[in-house]
Amino acid sequence: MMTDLPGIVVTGASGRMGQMLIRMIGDSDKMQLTGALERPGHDWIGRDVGEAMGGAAAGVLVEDDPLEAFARAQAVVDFTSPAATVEFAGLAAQARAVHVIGTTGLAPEDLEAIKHAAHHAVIVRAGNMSLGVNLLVQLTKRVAAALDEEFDIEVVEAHHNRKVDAPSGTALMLGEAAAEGRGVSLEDVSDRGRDGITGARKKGDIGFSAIRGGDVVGEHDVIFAGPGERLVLRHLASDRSLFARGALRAALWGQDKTPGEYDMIDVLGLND
Ligand SMILES: NC(=O)c1ccc[n+]([C@@H]2O[C@H](COP(=O)([O-])OP(=O)(O)OC[C@H]3O[C@@H](n4cnc5c(N)ncnc54)[C@H](O)[C@@H]3O)[C@@H](O)[C@H]2O)c1
Ligand SMILES: O=C(O)C1=N[C@H](C(=O)O)CCC1
Repeated sequence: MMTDLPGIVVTGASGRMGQMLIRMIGDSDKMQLTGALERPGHDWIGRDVGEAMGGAAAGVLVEDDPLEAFARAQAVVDFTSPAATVEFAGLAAQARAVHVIGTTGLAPEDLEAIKHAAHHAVIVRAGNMSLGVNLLVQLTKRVAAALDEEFDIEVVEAHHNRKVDAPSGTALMLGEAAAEGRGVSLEDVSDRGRDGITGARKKGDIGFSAIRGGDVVGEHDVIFAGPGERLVLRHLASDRSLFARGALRAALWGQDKTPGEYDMIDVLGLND
């Protein structure tokens, strides 16, 4: 049954995050599910999304036409793939719906397209929607600003064996924060994928390592390794609901904002 509550479309409805979001919206008294999207050809298309998830009917059929679904909604919550997210950014802007982007692995040209779409609508994008990680971003920036290049910075992350991108979106957020704290550009100091005779570590570099295995939800360490001591800032996620909760909070937060690109630091009011 449709009510006056803000309508949310979930893209990637059958995905790990998609299903988590749909369950959480179903339990909420602040929003309603008005659309569930999957990629063309997916075997959930045309089925009730609640039933496809193995539960009670939700009264929303899974569809593959984004524009029609977005036109009926106040927000689009999107955890899919870079190509899909770029397409959705243009269409959500056309529909003037808030676009919450959790998708990671976005290339520089994808980010440009998203920036362009944000001229016309509110976009909230973050490689990690959890409160803890966004606090860790702030802490990382502060610690990096306080310590000089005698401290080598390494970001180490672990995720489940289905993850397709590396470094994780979170690792890149943490690397960006460390670079900002140091007053350098991450592009100039990023050191990824060491293998073979790499030579000694370059002073000032920010290193990234990725572990993939099992069902790890997401773990991140920022290591500051100095002479005689090592400082480790760590976040451990044990449940995807924390990402979904953050994304839905962002969808509501964005309703009265002016067009532009925002992040979870804005949503959570963590700006210093
Ligand atoms: N920002 C965060 O807090 C956060 C948290 C978890 C995951 N993620 C990111 O979200 C993304 C999805 O993660 P996941 O674990 O749910 O992946 P997943 O593979 O389980 O789900 C992705 C879903 O998107 C669907 N999809 C792909 N193209 C589509 C299209 N054109 N239209 C509609 N649906 C489409 C796929 O069919 C799939 O069901 C990844 O990039 C991941 O890194 C971000
Ligand atoms: O499961 C994933 O994929 C996750 N992706 C985000 C990232 O790339 O950092 C957030 C954690 C989970």
